[in-house]
Amino acid sequence: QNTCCGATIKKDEKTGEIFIARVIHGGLADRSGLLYPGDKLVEVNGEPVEGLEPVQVIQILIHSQGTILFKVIPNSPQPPTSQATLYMRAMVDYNPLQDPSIPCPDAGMAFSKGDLLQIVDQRDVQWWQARLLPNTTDCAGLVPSPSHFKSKKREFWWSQSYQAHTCIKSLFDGLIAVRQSCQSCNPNSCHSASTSPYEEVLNYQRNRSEPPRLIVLLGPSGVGVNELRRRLIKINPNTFQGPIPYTTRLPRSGEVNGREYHFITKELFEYLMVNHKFIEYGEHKRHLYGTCFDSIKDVLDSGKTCIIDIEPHCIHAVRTKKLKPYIIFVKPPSLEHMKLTRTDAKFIANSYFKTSFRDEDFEKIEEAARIMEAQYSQFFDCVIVNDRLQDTCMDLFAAIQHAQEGATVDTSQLDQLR
Ligand SMILES: Nc1ncnc2c1ncn2[C@@H]1O[C@H](COP(=O)(O)OP(=O)(O)OP(=O)(O)O)[C@@H](O)[C@H]1O
Repeated sequence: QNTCCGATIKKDEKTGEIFIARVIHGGLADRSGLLYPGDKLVEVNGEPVEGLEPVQVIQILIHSQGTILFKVIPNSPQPPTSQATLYMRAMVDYNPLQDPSIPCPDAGMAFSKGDLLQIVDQRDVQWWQARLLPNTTDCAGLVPSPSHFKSKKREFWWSQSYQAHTCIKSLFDGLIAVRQSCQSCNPNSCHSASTSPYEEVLNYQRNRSEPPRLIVLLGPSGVGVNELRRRLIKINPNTFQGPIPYTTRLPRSGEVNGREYHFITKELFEYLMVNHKFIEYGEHKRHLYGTCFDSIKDVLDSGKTCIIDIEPHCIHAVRTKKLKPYIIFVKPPSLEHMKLTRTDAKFIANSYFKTSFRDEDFEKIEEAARIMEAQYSQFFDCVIVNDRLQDTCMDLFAAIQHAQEGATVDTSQLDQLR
């Protein structure tokens, strides 16, 4: 197929006839209202096109000046054009120029993971038409339908040698200890992103009577996620709260059960573990620690905004319809800025000791952030660079307010496309 004036044309190989294959939404042909899929193209500017190749028809068009005259035999009756507009978030990168299966690369639309697409035409089972938000006035482009993606993926899978799953590890041992595992993968929320190229999203405006959305912070170890979470809660304790974690260790003096931690037995902890009650859990100095879904619910039910920080591989566990998480990626500034701003900062190394950052630690943070973004950016609703702490807190506060009050197009998933 080739494009001409916002439509793609194709040749019937048996008869040699040229047909309109599809009309691109918002393109010239669409706006004219005169061309429809299935119309037979007879002449272009007086020249008969039957028997020509589509590229030759395009050549006639390229060399035409002024008004272009098409003679067509309409395909009747016209299929109904009214269909609901869908909004999708891309879970993969796509470049039509690198896709040999696209019928017309010129009409294709490139997109990246995390982009929001307005799907304007799904009549073709293989190729949808979409616009890239927020530019809804732009001409639509062809994008592969989920079923086309799946069939391509199958081909790809057969032709590839096995590759082990890449896993991002916490850079600093201190954190591995308490967050080493996330086996709580909730059966209701286990993601299907690996099989679905898009995820349906809806315009979300929070009703005041609804509980606030869960705010999820994530970033490479050492970037400052804890510091930011702590500051937000300290500055606005009536608005923000963290979930109370569970632990099997004994309370220290001054600690109250249900305030700092829920102190529970190892047996109860293991019972909660096997029943998928934890978002994440792990062991630290031979004690178990974990964050329960129920603790989040308690905070949200009290009307406060619950802020948690998680390891990225636990994203799927919190992406539920109920929690409607707003996921904020905390990104490091440039190496130069990290060195400038972290002169007094300390991080936990080797599980026990707090130590100052060295240049190689900043490099590790930068590298871990790069890997995280490459692997998970499709789930980020917002990216905040943690440069100057004060400014980051303000940016974070503004982002959270925006999330709670309702975004124009909410990028939090509501249900996975299965
Ligand atoms: N923007 C910033 N400017 C200066 N110091 C910062 C900034 N952000 C964080 N810090 C400091 O960096 C250190 C590490 O921060 P923090 O403990 O919050 O990291 P983290 O991302 O939670 O890492 P981990 O998950 O390993 O605990 C702390 O001393 C914190 O005060």
